[in-house]
Amino acid sequence: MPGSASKEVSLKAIDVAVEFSGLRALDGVSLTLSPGEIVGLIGPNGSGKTTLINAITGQVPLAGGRVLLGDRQLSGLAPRDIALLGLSRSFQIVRLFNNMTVVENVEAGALAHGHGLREARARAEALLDEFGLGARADDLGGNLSYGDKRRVEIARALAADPSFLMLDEPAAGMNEAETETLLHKLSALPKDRGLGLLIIDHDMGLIMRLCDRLHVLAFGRTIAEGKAADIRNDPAVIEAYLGSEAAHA
Ligand SMILES: Nc1ncnc2c1ncn2[C@@H]1O[C@H](COP(=O)(O)OP(=O)(O)OP(=O)(O)O)[C@@H](O)[C@H]1O
Repeated sequence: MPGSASKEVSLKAIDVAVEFSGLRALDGVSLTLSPGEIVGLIGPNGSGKTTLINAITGQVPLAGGRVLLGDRQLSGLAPRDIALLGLSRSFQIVRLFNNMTVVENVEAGALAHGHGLREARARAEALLDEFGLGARADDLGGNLSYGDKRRVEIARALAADPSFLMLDEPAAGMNEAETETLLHKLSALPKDRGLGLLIIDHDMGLIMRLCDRLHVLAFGRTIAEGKAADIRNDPAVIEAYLGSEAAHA
């Protein structure tokens, strides 16, 4: 239903646990995302970042805890119903319809949210212009560069007019200039659209410049949260990253 998303309430993951075959991928993680803010979700590989987005958006079941939108319980709802309540996301591995045009891909986001055809097309075209992709509107999704596919995915997520947008490594595979353009685009979203943005990325330069707050995971648990400047010097965070680099050396 268009306009169902309320832009005043917060999204809260409370004490969330997720298990895969008895293995705890998340253990007691609590995170609040409010409209108008950008929160960075960081941590070494395998620390549970994508799993937390999956848990919030209903893609994986919770083994404990709950997710609330205002006072409405999201845990247990199907991903589609959670999306209809105003939560949009992008995926770490881009999921575009390769045989549909770029504008149709973005339109799909608006149609899925209940907008009529004409309104969906208008939204899609406006978003493509906004993301500098207007000239590619009639190209097939599969023919785009990797960076352009990522931007189309963000535009498609925005076509649903979400209250909360969760982006999983949006800058992965982008060059420096593309990342810089994306940074400016993303930093304007919360103010322009009143949405809360949760962003996972391994590009610490991007994360530090973009985010109001950071939430740091390691081995499925929260090890730090707070302002970027404080997190950067947090001994637990430094150790988690150095430890993971040593493990991958
Ligand atoms: N569907 C699944 N089935 C089994 N194990 C899974 C599944 N999804 C994630 N895991 C495991 O859960 C843990 C957390 O994975 P997750 O992908 O959330 O980490 P991440 O922090 O997003 O990592 P990366 O930075 O590498 O993307 C890892 O040990 C991973 O192997």
